[in-house]
Amino acid sequence: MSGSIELVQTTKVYDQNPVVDAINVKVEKGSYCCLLGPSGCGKSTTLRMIAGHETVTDGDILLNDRNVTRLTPRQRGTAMMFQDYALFPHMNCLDNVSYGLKISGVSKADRYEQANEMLGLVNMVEHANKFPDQLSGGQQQRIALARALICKPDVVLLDEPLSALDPFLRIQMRKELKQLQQKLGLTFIHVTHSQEEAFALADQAIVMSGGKIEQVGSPRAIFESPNTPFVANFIGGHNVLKASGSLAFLSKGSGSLFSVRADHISTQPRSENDITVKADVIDAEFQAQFYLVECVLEDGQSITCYLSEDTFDARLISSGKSIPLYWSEERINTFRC
Ligand SMILES: Nc1ncnc2c1ncn2[C@@H]1O[C@H](COP(=O)(O)OP(=O)(O)OP(=O)(O)O)[C@@H](O)[C@H]1O
Repeated sequence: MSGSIELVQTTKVYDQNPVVDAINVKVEKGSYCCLLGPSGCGKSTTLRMIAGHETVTDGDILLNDRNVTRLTPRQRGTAMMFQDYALFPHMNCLDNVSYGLKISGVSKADRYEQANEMLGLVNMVEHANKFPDQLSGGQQQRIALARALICKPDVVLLDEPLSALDPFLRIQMRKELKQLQQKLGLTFIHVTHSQEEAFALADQAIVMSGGKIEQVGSPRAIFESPNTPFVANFIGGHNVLKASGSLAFLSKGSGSLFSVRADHISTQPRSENDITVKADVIDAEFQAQFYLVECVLEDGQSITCYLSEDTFDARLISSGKSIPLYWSEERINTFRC
């Protein structure tokens, strides 16, 4: 396995505006890494700098401990798969996939042999002679992936690869991406604004905001312990609360914030030491496996909890109703930054 990536103080400035601001992070070889964050946070710029499609204003990019900052995309050992797949419309699948070898001067027989092998890898052999407009979105994505893999990169860079697919296909294709990455043992760096997608795929997730890294870790570690109020809000399923009003006793200084997961809040105490607050129900949404219940605390703060169908029915939850909410103090997440 190869393909470790290290960003060292990596910076991109556009019009005096640092859109990627001196970030430092290491991606282990053979891992599936997701760059996650809201629109405009700098994730695509970061990916493009790794690919060599964007110059680096300051700092370095190391690939397998080799400084590649000033190398061209083809010299780096990375391959990029674009959001719209960027397939050549006038070429059939075989020619699309073998294109990278053609421009490297590989003979027709050799490049077709390797392209057929790649088509086999993505289960597209029988579509070799079709043109992109004869393929479904998922099939186009497989061809784009085969085309990215043909030059045997160490690192595969994917910019929102699933965003053009419908929700059902998106889930199927993300499984295929993960299986392929595991089978090949390559490093994948996948840009997404979807927390669900990143959590389903990533060994390592990097959460970005405003050109900076907010948190790096496994999806589970990030979900269990978000570093900042931004991360807690962005990944969802967390309440960011101020230690004020009936929660003032939890304050660790002025403006003290903490988070508690919506699925860790219940309407029944689990122990006599549980924190308890009075809440008024504002709204409830049926979410199939649970009800998402939005409430407001006495001091006006919003709080959301996930209640089971049974609890929802037993408590006769409805808008305007006052209910007690409980959670264990151990469930409180204190922000590190
Ligand atoms: N070529 C450019 N010139 C000037 N500003 C740019 C350029 N490319 C990107 N930006 C700005 O840099 C910031 C980061 O853009 P980037 O595309 O990296 O964000 P992103 O997180 O990938 O967003 P999205 O999910 O919308 O693609 C944005 O504010 C964007 O407007």
